Amino acid sequence: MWRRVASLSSSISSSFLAQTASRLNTWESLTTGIAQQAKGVIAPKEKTPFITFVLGGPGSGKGTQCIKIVETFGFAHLSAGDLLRREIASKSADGAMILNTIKEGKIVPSQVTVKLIQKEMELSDNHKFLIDGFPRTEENRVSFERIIGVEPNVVLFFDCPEEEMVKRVLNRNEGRVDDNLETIKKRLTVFQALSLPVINYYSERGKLYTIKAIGTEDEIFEQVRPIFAAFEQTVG
Ligand SMILES: Nc1ncnc2c1ncn2[C@@H]1O[C@H](COP(=O)(O)OP(=O)(O)O)[C@@H](O)[C@H]1O
Ligand SMILES: Nc1ccn([C@H]2C[C@H](O)[C@@H](COP(=O)(O)OP(=O)(O)O)O2)c(=O)n1
Ligand SMILES: [Mg+2]
Repeated sequence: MWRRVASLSSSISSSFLAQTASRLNTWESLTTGIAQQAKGVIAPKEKTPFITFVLGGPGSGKGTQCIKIVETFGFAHLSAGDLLRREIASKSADGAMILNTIKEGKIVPSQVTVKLIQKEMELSDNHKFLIDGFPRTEENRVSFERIIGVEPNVVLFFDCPEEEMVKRVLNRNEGRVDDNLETIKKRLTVFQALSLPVINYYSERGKLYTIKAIGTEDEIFEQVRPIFAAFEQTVG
């Protein structure tokens, strides 16, 4: 039985009106894009967003499988980690805090991450989203629902033994500050304590699809393919 932790009290303090406006803005741009269409910024969106959260420990293969899902089913791949690393590279106001947080194997404050995801969703001309590596905490989950105003349609969980995750991360060779033995150990502790309860939450709501993330990339994708094939007719 997965250990539960007291759900993180949300550190988000923003007025109800501001949040409602944020959600209406996101929903409007996700579904109709009337304002943007008027400005000629993006094409109108007639389709209801289809949101998949892609979860699993560090090195479980989330990013690798997202590439295959994009190639096969035409989703937009939003990697929370990549968005955060882009903030670091841009030397934005939050960049230094994000870098230190990632180096420590900890989780960045949800308001920061959710706003980055929200902006990407609003700018995308796709209605099908893979949100990779998110939510990693109860606070992430609650903040997404509060700010974006929708719940996921599907939650994937790539279930991988810890020793395999460590081996893969140490061989990843992407020059990441968090791909070292000391940090991966901290990240695995965070995953157990804070991320598994979120996975459990979606399991209890019947939205979770658990994939055994051992074997070749193609073997693993053959577990993923039927999940999205089943939705293709309705999602488009
Ligand atoms: N099935 C697999 N078998 C072996 N190595 C894998 C497999 N899937 C991914 N990898 C490799 O493991 C590392 C971590 O994969 P990645 O997709 O980045 O995982 P995550 O996004 O969950 O951290 C990468 O170097 C990737 O090429
Ligand atoms: N929802 C998220 C996602 C990632 N982060 C931070 C903390 C994570 O260890 C790093 C890297 O995330 P990323 O998903 O790229 O990591 P892996 O691909 O699982 O190795 O970013 C976060 O704070 N909140
Ligand atoms: Mg990844």
